[in-house]
Amino acid sequence: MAGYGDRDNSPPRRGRDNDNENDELPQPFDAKKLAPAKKRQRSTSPGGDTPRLQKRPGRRSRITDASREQARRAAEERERALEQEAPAVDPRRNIINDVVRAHYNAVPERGRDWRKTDSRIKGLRSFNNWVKSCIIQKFSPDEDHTPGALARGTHSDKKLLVLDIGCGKGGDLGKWQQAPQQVELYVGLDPADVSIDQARERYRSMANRGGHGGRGGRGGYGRRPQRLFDARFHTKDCFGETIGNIDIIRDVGFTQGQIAEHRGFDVVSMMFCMHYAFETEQKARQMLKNVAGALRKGGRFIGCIPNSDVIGSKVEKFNKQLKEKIEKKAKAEAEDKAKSTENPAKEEDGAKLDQEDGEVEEEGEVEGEETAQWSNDIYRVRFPGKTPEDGIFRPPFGWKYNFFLHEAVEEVPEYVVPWEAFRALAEDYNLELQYHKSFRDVWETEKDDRELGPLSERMGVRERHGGALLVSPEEMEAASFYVAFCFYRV
Ligand SMILES: C[S@@+](CC[C@H](N)C(=O)[O-])C[C@H]1O[C@@H](n2cnc3c(N)ncnc32)[C@H](O)[C@@H]1O
Repeated sequence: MAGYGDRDNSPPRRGRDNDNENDELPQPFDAKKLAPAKKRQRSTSPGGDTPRLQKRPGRRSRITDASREQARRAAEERERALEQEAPAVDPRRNIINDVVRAHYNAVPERGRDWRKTDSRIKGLRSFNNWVKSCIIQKFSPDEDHTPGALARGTHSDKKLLVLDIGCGKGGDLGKWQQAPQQVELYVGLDPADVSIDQARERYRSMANRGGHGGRGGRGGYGRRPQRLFDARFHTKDCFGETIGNIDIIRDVGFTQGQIAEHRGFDVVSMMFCMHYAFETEQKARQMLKNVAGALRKGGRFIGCIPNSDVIGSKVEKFNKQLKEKIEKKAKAEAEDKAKSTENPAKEEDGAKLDQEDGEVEEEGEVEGEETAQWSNDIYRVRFPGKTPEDGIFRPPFGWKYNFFLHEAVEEVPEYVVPWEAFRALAEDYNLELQYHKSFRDVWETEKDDRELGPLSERMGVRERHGGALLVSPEEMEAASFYVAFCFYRV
Protein backbone atom coordinates (compact mmCIF):
# COMPACT_ATOMS: atom_id res chain seq x y z
CA MET A 1 0.00 0.00 0.00
CA ALA A 2 1.37 3.40 -0.90
CA GLY A 3 0.02 5.43 1.97
CA TYR A 4 0.74 6.85 5.40
CA GLY A 5 2.73 4.30 7.31
CA ASP A 6 4.06 2.72 4.14
CA ARG A 7 7.67 1.83 5.01
CA ASP A 8 8.96 2.40 1.51
CA ASN A 9 7.55 5.88 1.56
CA SER A 10 8.88 6.81 4.95
CA PRO A 11 12.08 8.60 5.87
CA PRO A 12 14.98 6.77 7.48
CA ARG A 13 13.96 6.03 11.09
CA ARG A 14 15.77 7.56 14.01
CA GLY A 15 17.22 5.38 16.71
CA ARG A 16 16.04 5.91 20.31
CA ASP A 17 19.47 7.21 21.34
CA ASN A 18 19.36 9.76 18.59
CA ASP A 19 16.18 11.27 19.79
CA ASN A 20 17.34 14.75 20.65
CA GLU A 21 16.06 18.05 19.31
CA ASN A 22 19.27 19.03 17.55
CA ASP A 23 19.41 15.91 15.46
CA GLU A 24 18.72 16.84 11.85
CA LEU A 25 17.32 13.50 10.75
CA PRO A 26 13.62 13.63 9.88
CA GLN A 27 11.02 13.05 12.55
CA PRO A 28 8.26 10.71 11.35
CA PHE A 29 5.07 12.69 10.95
CA ASP A 30 2.27 11.71 13.34
CA ALA A 31 -1.17 12.87 12.23
CA LYS A 32 -2.61 12.18 15.71
CA LYS A 33 -0.47 14.93 17.16
CA LEU A 34 -1.79 17.57 14.76
CA ALA A 35 -2.91 20.75 16.45
CA PRO A 36 -6.14 22.31 15.08
CA ALA A 37 -5.75 25.27 12.74
CA LYS A 38 -4.87 28.46 14.65
CA LYS A 39 -6.50 31.86 14.39
CA ARG A 40 -4.77 34.25 12.00
CA GLN A 41 -2.66 37.14 13.23
CA ARG A 42 -0.51 39.77 11.61
CA SER A 43 2.28 38.38 9.46
CA THR A 44 5.94 39.20 9.74
CA SER A 45 8.83 39.28 7.30
CA PRO A 46 10.67 36.02 6.74
CA GLY A 47 14.02 37.65 7.19
CA GLY A 48 13.75 40.12 10.03
CA ASP A 49 11.68 41.49 12.87
CA THR A 50 9.79 44.02 10.76
CA PRO A 51 6.16 43.17 10.02
CA ARG A 52 5.46 41.89 6.52
CA LEU A 53 3.70 44.50 4.44
CA GLN A 54 1.63 41.93 2.61
CA LYS A 55 -1.95 41.98 3.90
CA ARG A 56 -3.57 38.60 3.79
CA PRO A 57 -7.28 38.07 3.33
CA GLY A 58 -8.86 37.53 6.71
CA ARG A 59 -11.73 39.58 8.00
CA ARG A 60 -10.92 42.02 5.18
CA SER A 61 -11.56 39.29 2.63
CA ARG A 62 -13.73 40.33 -0.31
CA ILE A 63 -15.48 37.00 -0.06
CA THR A 64 -18.16 37.14 2.64
CA ASP A 65 -19.60 34.07 4.37
CA ALA A 66 -22.81 34.37 2.36
CA SER A 67 -21.06 34.67 -0.98
CA ARG A 68 -18.71 31.86 -0.02
CA GLU A 69 -21.66 29.54 0.59
CA GLN A 70 -23.28 30.70 -2.64
CA ALA A 71 -20.05 30.03 -4.58
CA ARG A 72 -19.77 26.57 -3.06
CA ARG A 73 -23.33 25.66 -4.09
CA ALA A 74 -22.79 27.04 -7.61
CA ALA A 75 -19.57 25.06 -7.96
CA GLU A 76 -21.26 21.87 -6.80
CA GLU A 77 -24.13 22.36 -9.23
CA ARG A 78 -21.75 23.00 -12.11
CA GLU A 79 -19.67 19.93 -11.20
CA ARG A 80 -22.84 17.78 -11.20
CA ALA A 81 -23.88 19.16 -14.58
CA LEU A 82 -20.41 18.50 -16.01
CA GLU A 83 -20.47 14.94 -14.71
CA GLN A 84 -23.74 14.33 -16.53
CA GLU A 85 -22.48 15.93 -19.75
CA ALA A 86 -19.13 14.17 -19.92
CA PRO A 87 -18.67 10.49 -20.64
CA ALA A 88 -17.59 8.49 -17.59
CA VAL A 89 -14.21 7.76 -19.15
CA ASP A 90 -12.95 10.18 -21.75
CA PRO A 91 -10.41 8.21 -23.81
CA ARG A 92 -8.97 11.39 -25.34
CA ARG A 93 -8.21 12.76 -21.89
CA ASN A 94 -6.28 9.63 -20.99
CA ILE A 95 -4.25 9.77 -24.19
CA ILE A 96 -3.14 13.33 -23.36
CA ASN A 97 -2.32 12.25 -19.80
CA ASP A 98 -0.25 9.37 -21.16
CA VAL A 99 1.70 11.68 -23.48
CA VAL A 100 2.50 14.07 -20.62
CA ARG A 101 3.40 11.27 -18.22
CA ALA A 102 5.58 9.49 -20.80
CA HIS A 103 7.39 12.72 -21.56
CA TYR A 104 8.24 13.54 -17.95
CA ASN A 105 9.15 9.93 -17.19
CA ALA A 106 11.63 10.04 -20.08
CA VAL A 107 13.42 13.28 -19.08
CA PRO A 108 16.82 12.10 -17.77
CA GLU A 109 17.97 13.11 -14.30
CA ARG A 110 21.39 14.57 -15.12
CA GLY A 111 22.35 15.72 -11.68
CA ARG A 112 22.92 19.09 -10.10
CA ASP A 113 26.47 19.60 -11.41
CA TRP A 114 25.39 19.23 -15.03
CA ARG A 115 22.43 21.57 -14.48
CA LYS A 116 24.72 24.18 -12.93
CA THR A 117 27.63 23.99 -15.42
CA ASP A 118 26.98 22.22 -18.74
CA SER A 119 23.35 23.06 -19.38
CA ARG A 120 22.78 25.55 -22.18
CA ILE A 121 19.86 26.96 -20.23
CA LYS A 122 21.60 27.12 -16.85
CA GLY A 123 20.74 30.82 -16.53
CA LEU A 124 17.06 30.06 -17.08
CA ARG A 125 17.17 27.11 -14.68
CA SER A 126 18.75 29.30 -11.98
CA PHE A 127 16.30 32.11 -12.62
CA ASN A 128 13.23 29.83 -12.47
CA ASN A 129 14.56 28.24 -9.28
CA TRP A 130 15.14 31.65 -7.76
CA VAL A 131 11.56 32.76 -8.57
CA LYS A 132 10.20 29.56 -7.01
CA SER A 133 12.33 30.22 -3.91
CA CYS A 134 10.99 33.79 -3.74
CA ILE A 135 7.41 32.54 -3.73
CA ILE A 136 8.21 29.92 -1.11
CA GLN A 137 10.08 32.46 1.04
CA LYS A 138 7.36 35.11 0.75
CA PHE A 139 4.19 33.09 1.10
CA SER A 140 4.88 29.81 2.85
CA PRO A 141 5.16 31.13 6.45
CA ASP A 142 2.04 31.36 8.59
CA GLU A 143 0.94 34.87 9.48
CA ASP A 144 1.90 34.37 13.12
CA HIS A 145 5.26 32.82 12.33
CA THR A 146 8.05 34.46 14.31
CA PRO A 147 11.16 34.71 12.16
CA GLY A 148 14.22 33.31 13.86
CA ALA A 149 12.28 31.43 16.55
CA LEU A 150 14.06 28.22 15.64
CA ALA A 151 17.48 29.85 15.36
CA ARG A 152 16.97 31.30 18.84
CA GLY A 153 16.22 27.76 20.00
CA THR A 154 12.73 28.50 21.25
CA HIS A 155 11.18 25.84 19.01
CA SER A 156 7.77 27.23 19.87
CA ASP A 157 6.98 27.70 16.23
CA LYS A 158 4.35 25.61 14.54
CA LYS A 159 5.78 23.65 11.61
CA LEU A 160 4.38 23.60 8.12
CA LEU A 161 2.51 20.84 6.30
CA VAL A 162 3.24 21.18 2.58
CA LEU A 163 1.59 19.50 -0.40
CA ASP A 164 3.53 19.70 -3.69
CA ILE A 165 1.22 18.79 -6.59
CA GLY A 166 3.14 17.91 -9.79
CA CYS A 167 6.31 17.61 -7.70
CA GLY A 168 8.20 15.96 -10.59
CA LYS A 169 11.66 14.71 -9.61
CA GLY A 170 11.54 16.55 -6.29
CA GLY A 171 13.46 19.60 -7.54
CA ASP A 172 11.94 21.79 -4.82
CA LEU A 173 12.82 19.60 -1.81
CA GLY A 174 15.90 21.71 -1.06
CA LYS A 175 13.90 24.93 -1.33
CA TRP A 176 11.43 23.63 1.23
CA GLN A 177 14.25 22.73 3.58
CA GLN A 178 15.25 26.38 3.44
CA ALA A 179 11.75 27.74 4.02
CA PRO A 180 11.62 30.48 6.69
CA GLN A 181 9.20 28.41 8.76
CA GLN A 182 10.30 24.83 9.34
CA VAL A 183 8.46 22.13 7.41
CA GLU A 184 7.18 19.13 9.34
CA LEU A 185 5.69 17.14 6.48
CA TYR A 186 6.12 17.36 2.71
CA VAL A 187 3.82 15.32 0.45
CA GLY A 188 4.77 15.10 -3.25
CA LEU A 189 2.25 13.90 -5.86
CA ASP A 190 2.78 13.37 -9.59
CA PRO A 191 1.37 11.00 -12.21
CA ALA A 192 4.84 10.23 -13.61
CA ASP A 193 5.94 7.15 -11.65
CA VAL A 194 9.60 7.35 -12.75
CA SER A 195 9.75 10.97 -11.57
CA ILE A 196 8.20 9.97 -8.23
CA ASP A 197 10.89 7.28 -7.79
CA GLN A 198 13.58 9.88 -8.54
CA ALA A 199 12.01 12.31 -6.06
CA ARG A 200 11.98 9.61 -3.39
CA GLU A 201 15.62 8.85 -4.14
CA ARG A 202 16.55 12.51 -3.94
CA TYR A 203 14.89 12.75 -0.55
CA ARG A 204 16.64 9.59 0.66
CA SER A 205 20.02 10.95 -0.31
CA MET A 206 19.25 14.23 1.48
CA ALA A 207 18.36 12.20 4.57
CA ASN A 208 21.48 10.05 4.21
CA ARG A 209 23.63 13.16 4.18
CA GLY A 210 22.18 13.95 7.57
CA GLY A 211 19.45 16.15 6.15
CA HIS A 212 21.86 18.65 4.70
CA GLY A 213 20.56 18.92 1.15
CA GLY A 214 23.11 18.99 -1.63
CA ARG A 215 25.17 22.00 -0.68
CA GLY A 216 27.60 20.75 1.90
CA GLY A 217 25.97 21.93 5.06
CA ARG A 218 25.10 25.51 4.29
CA GLY A 219 22.41 26.05 1.73
CA GLY A 220 22.42 28.42 -1.21
CA TYR A 221 20.34 30.60 1.10
CA GLY A 222 23.36 31.44 3.21
CA ARG A 223 22.04 29.88 6.35
CA ARG A 224 22.13 26.42 7.80
CA PRO A 225 19.35 24.22 6.38
CA GLN A 226 16.74 23.20 8.90
CA ARG A 227 16.16 19.69 10.09
CA LEU A 228 14.92 17.56 7.22
CA PHE A 229 11.18 17.08 7.26
CA ASP A 230 9.29 13.82 6.87
CA ALA A 231 8.29 13.31 3.22
CA ARG A 232 5.86 11.03 1.37
CA PHE A 233 5.57 10.54 -2.37
CA HIS A 234 2.70 9.11 -4.39
CA THR A 235 2.01 8.53 -8.05
CA LYS A 236 -1.26 10.34 -8.72
CA ASP A 237 -3.17 12.18 -11.44
CA CYS A 238 -4.32 15.20 -9.42
CA PHE A 239 -6.57 16.72 -12.12
CA GLY A 240 -8.57 13.70 -13.25
CA GLU A 241 -9.48 12.36 -9.81
CA THR A 242 -9.74 13.23 -6.14
CA ILE A 243 -6.63 13.13 -4.00
CA GLY A 244 -8.86 12.70 -0.92
CA ASN A 245 -8.41 8.93 -1.11
CA ILE A 246 -4.66 9.07 -0.37
CA ASP A 247 -4.14 8.07 3.27
CA ILE A 248 -1.69 10.83 4.20
CA ILE A 249 -3.93 13.50 2.62
CA ARG A 250 -6.93 12.18 4.56
CA ASP A 251 -4.89 11.98 7.77
CA VAL A 252 -3.86 15.63 7.48
CA GLY A 253 -7.47 16.53 6.65
CA PHE A 254 -9.38 16.77 3.39
CA THR A 255 -12.82 18.31 2.89
CA GLN A 256 -15.14 17.41 0.01
CA GLY A 257 -16.76 20.70 -0.87
CA GLN A 258 -18.23 21.78 2.46
CA ILE A 259 -16.27 24.30 4.48
CA ALA A 260 -14.97 22.75 7.68
CA GLU A 261 -12.46 23.91 10.25
CA HIS A 262 -10.09 21.03 9.66
CA ARG A 263 -6.33 21.03 10.12
CA GLY A 264 -5.40 20.59 6.46
CA PHE A 265 -2.19 21.59 4.72
CA ASP A 266 -0.70 25.04 5.29
CA VAL A 267 0.60 25.30 1.73
CA VAL A 268 -0.28 23.67 -1.59
CA SER A 269 2.37 24.30 -4.23
CA MET A 270 1.90 23.78 -7.95
CA MET A 271 5.02 24.80 -9.82
CA PHE A 272 4.94 24.74 -13.64
CA CYS A 273 2.16 22.17 -13.78
CA MET A 274 -1.33 23.65 -13.40
CA HIS A 275 -1.66 24.38 -17.12
CA TYR A 276 -2.16 20.66 -17.78
CA ALA A 277 -5.47 20.93 -15.92
CA PHE A 278 -6.97 23.47 -18.32
CA GLU A 279 -7.74 20.89 -20.96
CA THR A 280 -11.36 20.77 -19.78
CA GLU A 281 -13.53 22.60 -17.27
CA GLN A 282 -14.03 19.31 -15.43
CA LYS A 283 -10.29 18.86 -14.93
CA ALA A 284 -9.74 22.48 -13.89
CA ARG A 285 -12.53 22.17 -11.32
CA GLN A 286 -11.21 18.83 -10.05
CA MET A 287 -7.77 20.40 -9.65
CA LEU A 288 -9.23 23.32 -7.63
CA LYS A 289 -11.39 20.94 -5.58
CA ASN A 290 -8.23 19.05 -4.67
CA VAL A 291 -6.33 22.22 -3.77
CA ALA A 292 -9.15 23.75 -1.70
CA GLY A 293 -10.03 20.38 -0.12
CA ALA A 294 -6.46 19.88 1.07
CA LEU A 295 -5.84 23.43 2.37
CA ARG A 296 -6.76 24.62 5.83
CA LYS A 297 -8.56 27.93 6.15
CA GLY A 298 -5.87 30.60 5.81
CA GLY A 299 -3.65 28.19 3.88
CA ARG A 300 -1.77 29.35 0.79
CA PHE A 301 -1.95 28.07 -2.77
CA ILE A 302 1.26 29.06 -4.56
CA GLY A 303 2.57 28.29 -8.01
CA CYS A 304 3.59 29.38 -11.46
CA ILE A 305 1.95 29.01 -14.86
CA PRO A 306 2.36 30.37 -18.39
CA ASN A 307 1.30 33.98 -18.75
CA SER A 308 -1.96 34.21 -20.71
CA ASP A 309 -1.34 37.93 -21.36
CA VAL A 310 1.85 37.07 -23.24
CA ILE A 311 0.16 34.21 -25.11
CA GLY A 312 -2.88 36.39 -25.91
CA SER A 313 -0.84 39.27 -27.31
CA LYS A 314 1.39 36.96 -29.40
CA VAL A 315 -1.72 35.25 -30.79
CA GLU A 316 -3.43 38.57 -31.51
CA LYS A 317 -0.33 39.84 -33.31
CA PHE A 318 -0.06 36.63 -35.34
CA ASN A 319 -3.73 36.74 -36.36
CA LYS A 320 -3.47 40.41 -37.32
CA GLN A 321 -0.47 39.70 -39.55
CA LEU A 322 -2.18 36.66 -41.06
CA LYS A 323 -5.29 38.70 -41.81
CA GLU A 324 -3.20 41.41 -43.47
CA LYS A 325 -1.40 38.78 -45.54
CA ILE A 326 -4.65 37.17 -46.67
CA GLU A 327 -6.17 40.56 -47.52
CA LYS A 328 -3.05 41.56 -49.44
CA LYS A 329 -3.13 38.33 -51.40
CA ALA A 330 -6.85 38.64 -52.14
CA LYS A 331 -6.26 42.21 -53.36
CA ALA A 332 -3.39 41.12 -55.63
CA GLU A 333 -5.52 38.30 -57.02
CA ALA A 334 -8.42 40.66 -57.68
CA GLU A 335 -6.07 43.04 -59.48
CA ASP A 336 -4.65 40.19 -61.58
CA LYS A 337 -8.14 39.06 -62.47
CA ALA A 338 -9.12 42.57 -63.48
CA LYS A 339 -6.01 42.83 -65.67
CA SER A 340 -6.66 39.44 -67.29
CA THR A 341 -10.25 40.41 -68.18
CA GLU A 342 -8.80 43.41 -69.97
CA ASN A 343 -6.18 41.24 -71.74
CA PRO A 344 -7.20 37.49 -71.84
CA ALA A 345 -4.34 36.33 -74.16
CA LYS A 346 -1.69 37.53 -71.71
CA GLU A 347 -3.29 35.60 -68.83
CA GLU A 348 -3.30 32.32 -70.80
CA ASP A 349 0.46 32.66 -71.41
CA GLY A 350 1.05 33.39 -67.78
CA ALA A 351 -0.95 30.34 -66.65
CA LYS A 352 1.04 28.12 -68.98
CA LEU A 353 4.29 29.40 -67.57
CA ASP A 354 3.15 28.70 -63.99
CA GLN A 355 2.05 25.18 -64.94
CA GLU A 356 5.44 24.45 -66.45
CA ASP A 357 7.08 25.53 -63.19
CA GLY A 358 4.57 23.45 -61.21
CA GLU A 359 3.57 26.54 -59.27
CA VAL A 360 -0.09 26.85 -60.11
CA GLU A 361 -2.08 27.02 -56.89
CA GLU A 362 -4.89 24.52 -56.49
CA GLU A 363 -8.29 26.12 -56.70
CA GLY A 364 -9.72 26.58 -53.20
CA GLU A 365 -6.42 26.18 -51.33
CA VAL A 366 -6.77 27.99 -48.04
CA GLU A 367 -4.05 30.26 -46.85
CA GLY A 368 -5.41 30.14 -43.30
CA GLU A 369 -3.77 26.75 -42.58
CA GLU A 370 -0.97 28.66 -40.88
CA THR A 371 -1.35 28.60 -37.10
CA ALA A 372 0.05 30.82 -34.38
CA GLN A 373 3.62 30.10 -33.33
CA TRP A 374 6.66 31.91 -32.03
CA SER A 375 10.07 30.93 -30.78
CA ASN A 376 13.62 31.92 -29.98
CA ASP A 377 16.80 29.84 -29.75
CA ILE A 378 15.68 27.97 -26.64
CA TYR A 379 11.89 27.78 -26.60
CA ARG A 380 8.99 27.42 -29.02
CA VAL A 381 5.21 27.69 -28.72
CA ARG A 382 3.00 26.33 -31.51
CA PHE A 383 -0.78 26.17 -31.68
CA PRO A 384 -2.00 23.27 -33.80
CA GLY A 385 -5.34 24.90 -34.63
CA LYS A 386 -7.13 28.21 -35.01
CA THR A 387 -6.73 30.78 -32.26
CA PRO A 388 -9.00 33.71 -31.27
CA GLU A 389 -8.42 36.79 -33.43
CA ASP A 390 -8.42 39.16 -30.44
CA GLY A 391 -6.20 36.88 -28.31
CA ILE A 392 -8.94 36.36 -25.73
CA PHE A 393 -9.50 32.68 -25.05
CA ARG A 394 -13.24 31.90 -24.83
CA PRO A 395 -14.37 29.46 -23.53
CA PRO A 396 -11.36 29.31 -21.20
CA PHE A 397 -10.62 25.59 -21.54
CA GLY A 398 -9.05 23.33 -24.14
CA TRP A 399 -6.75 25.84 -25.92
CA LYS A 400 -3.97 23.42 -26.67
CA TYR A 401 -0.49 24.41 -27.80
CA ASN A 402 2.76 22.50 -28.05
CA PHE A 403 5.61 23.72 -25.92
CA PHE A 404 9.26 23.00 -26.55
CA LEU A 405 12.09 24.03 -24.23
CA HIS A 406 15.67 23.21 -25.13
CA GLU A 407 16.99 20.29 -22.97
CA ALA A 408 13.84 20.15 -20.87
CA VAL A 409 10.46 19.87 -22.61
CA GLU A 410 10.00 18.16 -26.00
CA GLU A 411 6.83 19.39 -27.73
CA VAL A 412 4.48 18.53 -24.88
CA PRO A 413 0.80 19.48 -25.19
CA GLU A 414 -0.10 22.24 -22.73
CA TYR A 415 -3.21 24.39 -22.30
CA VAL A 416 -3.66 28.13 -21.98
CA VAL A 417 -4.75 29.20 -18.49
CA PRO A 418 -6.74 32.40 -19.18
CA TRP A 419 -5.85 34.32 -16.06
CA GLU A 420 -9.13 36.13 -15.31
CA ALA A 421 -11.19 32.97 -15.87
CA PHE A 422 -8.88 31.05 -13.56
CA ARG A 423 -9.06 33.72 -10.87
CA ALA A 424 -12.88 33.73 -11.04
CA LEU A 425 -13.04 29.93 -10.95
CA ALA A 426 -10.70 29.86 -7.94
CA GLU A 427 -13.17 32.08 -6.05
CA ASP A 428 -15.80 29.35 -6.50
CA TYR A 429 -13.50 27.24 -4.35
CA ASN A 430 -12.88 29.95 -1.73
CA LEU A 431 -9.43 30.78 -3.01
CA GLU A 432 -8.83 34.51 -2.96
CA LEU A 433 -6.10 36.09 -5.02
CA GLN A 434 -3.25 37.67 -3.10
CA TYR A 435 -0.37 37.92 -5.55
CA HIS A 436 0.09 37.70 -9.32
CA LYS A 437 3.30 38.80 -11.02
CA SER A 438 5.15 38.02 -14.21
CA PHE A 439 8.58 36.48 -13.64
CA ARG A 440 10.16 39.62 -15.05
CA ASP A 441 8.28 41.74 -12.48
CA VAL A 442 9.25 39.36 -9.69
CA TRP A 443 12.85 40.03 -10.66
CA GLU A 444 12.36 43.81 -10.78
CA THR A 445 10.62 43.96 -7.40
CA GLU A 446 12.71 41.42 -5.48
CA LYS A 447 16.22 41.70 -6.91
CA ASP A 448 17.20 44.30 -4.31
CA ASP A 449 15.40 42.68 -1.38
CA ARG A 450 17.84 42.21 1.49
CA GLU A 451 17.36 38.42 1.48
CA LEU A 452 16.15 37.57 -2.01
CA GLY A 453 18.74 39.80 -3.74
CA PRO A 454 21.80 38.08 -2.24
CA LEU A 455 20.00 34.76 -2.77
CA SER A 456 19.86 35.47 -6.52
CA GLU A 457 23.68 35.82 -6.46
CA ARG A 458 24.18 32.57 -4.57
CA MET A 459 21.82 30.79 -6.94
CA GLY A 460 23.71 31.98 -10.04
CA VAL A 461 21.13 34.43 -11.37
CA ARG A 462 23.51 37.38 -11.21
CA GLU A 463 27.16 37.95 -10.44
CA ARG A 464 28.23 38.68 -6.87
CA HIS A 465 27.93 42.16 -5.34
CA GLY A 466 24.99 43.20 -7.52
CA GLY A 467 26.89 42.34 -10.70
CA ALA A 468 25.69 41.43 -14.19
CA LEU A 469 22.68 39.26 -14.85
CA LEU A 470 23.74 35.71 -15.75
CA VAL A 471 20.51 35.11 -17.67
CA SER A 472 20.77 35.67 -21.45
CA PRO A 473 18.12 37.81 -23.23
CA GLU A 474 16.76 34.60 -24.88
CA GLU A 475 16.54 32.92 -21.48
CA MET A 476 14.82 35.99 -20.00
CA GLU A 477 12.31 35.95 -22.88
CA ALA A 478 11.55 32.30 -22.14
CA ALA A 479 11.23 33.07 -18.40
CA SER A 480 8.85 35.93 -19.17
CA PHE A 481 6.45 33.34 -20.50
CA TYR A 482 5.51 32.65 -16.84
CA VAL A 483 3.69 34.26 -13.92
CA ALA A 484 3.87 33.48 -10.21
CA PHE A 485 0.78 33.52 -8.01
CA CYS A 486 -0.50 33.11 -4.47
CA PHE A 487 -4.10 32.56 -3.34
CA TYR A 488 -5.45 32.29 0.18
CA ARG A 489 -8.04 29.76 1.25
CA VAL A 490 -10.72 31.91 2.91
C1 LIG B 1 7.45 21.11 -15.73
S1 LIG B 1 7.20 19.79 -14.61
C2 LIG B 1 7.38 20.63 -13.06
C3 LIG B 1 7.91 19.77 -11.96
C4 LIG B 1 8.16 20.50 -10.64
N1 LIG B 1 6.94 21.07 -10.08
C5 LIG B 1 9.20 21.58 -10.80
O1 LIG B 1 8.87 22.77 -10.68
O2 LIG B 1 10.35 21.25 -11.03
C6 LIG B 1 5.44 19.54 -14.71
C7 LIG B 1 4.96 18.41 -13.82
O3 LIG B 1 3.52 18.38 -13.83
C8 LIG B 1 3.15 17.04 -13.71
N2 LIG B 1 1.74 16.80 -14.08
C9 LIG B 1 1.20 16.70 -15.31
N3 LIG B 1 -0.08 16.33 -15.24
C10 LIG B 1 -0.38 16.21 -13.92
C11 LIG B 1 -1.55 15.82 -13.20
N4 LIG B 1 -2.66 15.46 -13.84
N5 LIG B 1 -1.49 15.78 -11.85
C12 LIG B 1 -0.35 16.14 -11.20
N6 LIG B 1 0.79 16.50 -11.83
C13 LIG B 1 0.78 16.53 -13.18
C14 LIG B 1 4.13 16.35 -14.65
O4 LIG B 1 4.18 14.94 -14.48
C15 LIG B 1 5.42 17.04 -14.31
O5 LIG B 1 6.15 16.40 -13.31
